Amino acid sequence: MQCLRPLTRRIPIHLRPHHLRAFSSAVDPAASKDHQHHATNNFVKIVEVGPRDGLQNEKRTIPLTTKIELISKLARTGLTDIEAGSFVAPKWVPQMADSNEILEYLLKYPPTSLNPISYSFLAPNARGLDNALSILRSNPKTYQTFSEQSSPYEPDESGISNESASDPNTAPPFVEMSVFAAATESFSQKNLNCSIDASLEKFKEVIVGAKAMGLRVRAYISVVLGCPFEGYDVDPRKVAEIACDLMEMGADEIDLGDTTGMGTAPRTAELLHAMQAAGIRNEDLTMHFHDTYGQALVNTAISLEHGIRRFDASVGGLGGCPYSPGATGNVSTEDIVYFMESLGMDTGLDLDTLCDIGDWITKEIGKTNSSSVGKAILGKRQKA
Ligand SMILES: CC(C)(COP(=O)([O-])OP(=O)([O-])OC[C@H]1O[C@@H](n2cnc3c(N)ncnc32)[C@H](O)[C@@H]1OP(=O)([O-])[O-])[C@@H](O)C(=O)NCCC(=O)NCCSC(=O)C[C@@](C)(O)CC(=O)[O-]
Repeated sequence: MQCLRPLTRRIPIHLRPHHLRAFSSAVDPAASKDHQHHATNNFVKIVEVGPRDGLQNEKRTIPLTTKIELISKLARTGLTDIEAGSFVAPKWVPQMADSNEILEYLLKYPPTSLNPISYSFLAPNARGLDNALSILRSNPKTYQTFSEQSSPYEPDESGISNESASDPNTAPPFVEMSVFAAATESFSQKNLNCSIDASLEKFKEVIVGAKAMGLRVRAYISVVLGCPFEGYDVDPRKVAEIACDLMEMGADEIDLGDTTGMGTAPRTAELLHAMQAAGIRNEDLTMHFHDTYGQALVNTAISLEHGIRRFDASVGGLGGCPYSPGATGNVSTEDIVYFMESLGMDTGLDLDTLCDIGDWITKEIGKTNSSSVGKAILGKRQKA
């Protein structure tokens, strides 16, 4: 299949690393947000997806107060990006039916945080986006958009931004929207009730509408390394083709989802090479590994080696996808932070507090804590 067309946002090859930082900040506001704390290339951004991906599949209704408490606790760990909910059809994913109340709460009472936080919400179609936008419109000046992002977030000539100029405790949060395509037709039908092409048409409306409001857009592609219905053989060139489509629609970031955890090291490397060959920059990619087969950290290492610096994770290893039978949670935030620290990488996150949160939320919703690091640190503390 011939799909790999050049992207308009390629990096000129004569640019050197310090130019690249300035370049990526100029085209990607989130990149400059990262530089508020870390201008080094050993910084790894962890996006916490526990409140959405982690909870969406829970059968027992989780009280709104618990969800808000989870987000508020996470906001105090150094995280800059938290996926907070999902504007999807409640009859499909009932657990996310209170996402409107979550967004409204976050705007009216932004949790105390160490950094300005960007809260993201899924929207599968214009209806989902409209629901989110109507809340934003009813609460003007309670959130920042990336297009109006002010100078404190912009790095200076050295690539380091002026941290003292902004007080994160008083800065309104950012809001982002996420769309979620699938790499196989079967998964698209199960998850979105339509073909890949039809889903892309709907996502275009979401992306264009969100960008018109100045919102940043993440674009997931699910089942990139294995589909519960079509097996391991997912074509990486098809993934790259969908990624190009989404970027050309205006998505700011492509989030590659190993929904089933079927990914292996060689196939992760093959996928990333296909993305590179399609002209998609590492800076535009996030990896989203589920740990069903215990390969999430192996695949994370492969991605790091390839140059990826942004990963999704969920505290306590919460999660699973309603349309991926048997899939377990995301790689846990505690495990990935410990792993990064062991490699000398910097996440800016407070591992001890994350362990407490993983312990608390798993008890709260009656689940086993599936973070190995969380359990080890809590056990060690108890012994001491
Ligand atoms: C896409 C649809 C809506 C199509 O669903 P549909 O049934 O084909 O759509 P429809 O347009 O015929 O609408 C059906 C009903 O839903 C309503 N509706 C329609 N849209 C909305 C909306 N936005 N918000 C609220 N309500 C909505 C609509 O009004 C109607 O209501 P009714 O007339 O029956 O009362 C549906 O399939 C859906 O919501 N799917 C959600 C799937 C989902 O959330 N999956 C989990 C997230 S993806 C994931 O977890 C993977 C990821 C991202 O984490 C990465 C990875 O691990 O790979």
